[in-house]
Amino acid sequence: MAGPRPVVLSGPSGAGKSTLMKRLLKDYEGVFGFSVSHTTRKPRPGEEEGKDYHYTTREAMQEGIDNGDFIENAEFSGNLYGTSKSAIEDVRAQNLICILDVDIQGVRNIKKTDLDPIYISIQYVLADRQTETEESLQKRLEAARQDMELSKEPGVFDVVIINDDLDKAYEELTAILIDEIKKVQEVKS
Ligand SMILES: Nc1ncnc2c1ncn2[C@@H]1O[C@H](COP(=O)(O)OP(=O)(O)OP(=O)(O)O)[C@@H](O)[C@H]1O
Ligand SMILES: Nc1nc2c(ncn2[C@@H]2O[C@H](COP(=O)(O)O)[C@@H](O)[C@H]2O)c(=O)[nH]1
Repeated sequence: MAGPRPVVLSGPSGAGKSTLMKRLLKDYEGVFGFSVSHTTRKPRPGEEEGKDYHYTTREAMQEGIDNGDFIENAEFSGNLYGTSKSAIEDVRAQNLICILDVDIQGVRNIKKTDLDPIYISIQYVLADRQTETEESLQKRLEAARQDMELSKEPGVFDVVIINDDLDKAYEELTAILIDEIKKVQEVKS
């Protein structure tokens, strides 16, 4: 595919992926664009349809998956999540670096496509997100344990960033992406 290389951010739930990504989108306006995923989970307070996710039903999403509308999809913590082809095309049509926020299953499935992104794992330090139920939190903790193990496997990620200090993690992230950022800025200047 033509254009700047996309970026896949992965890592356990609550590791800080959205926080780091929102900072990138704000600091480098006109450089990055977010691939808005579909999900069957309910919106959290403050989340917006079309900005954070496309919120949908399991039936509608399954139909889209069956139609081949998604480049990857996964079941996570009792809900479906997926990246539609159009979510990526929308960003790439603007010649922006497409950022995808996906779980480890998404990473594995994207590796089977021709997307060729930079794979970055964000690892943490679990923050207590007040919006999760006890059951959801337990499922997310189990997924996090598996994610941490898989992120250590050689060749899965290009880089693993430990987000124990937000500013330091953000500096590491921008340092990894600076060549791609410059390419987009040069084309636009
Ligand atoms: N380095 C850090 N130190 C302390 N708190 C942090 C740090 N990074 C992020 N946080 C906080 O941790 C919480 C979870 O972060 P965030 O929503 O970015 O995680 P996430 O990886 O995107 O989670 P999910 O994949 O479930 O959407 C937020 O409240 C955020 O403000
Ligand atoms: N495989 C995919 N995983 C996705 C996608 N969008 C988000 N995610 C991952 O789901 C969990 C939970 O997210 P949350 O917003 O409910 O906390 C997290 O690991 C995300 O990275 C997707 O399109 N495909």
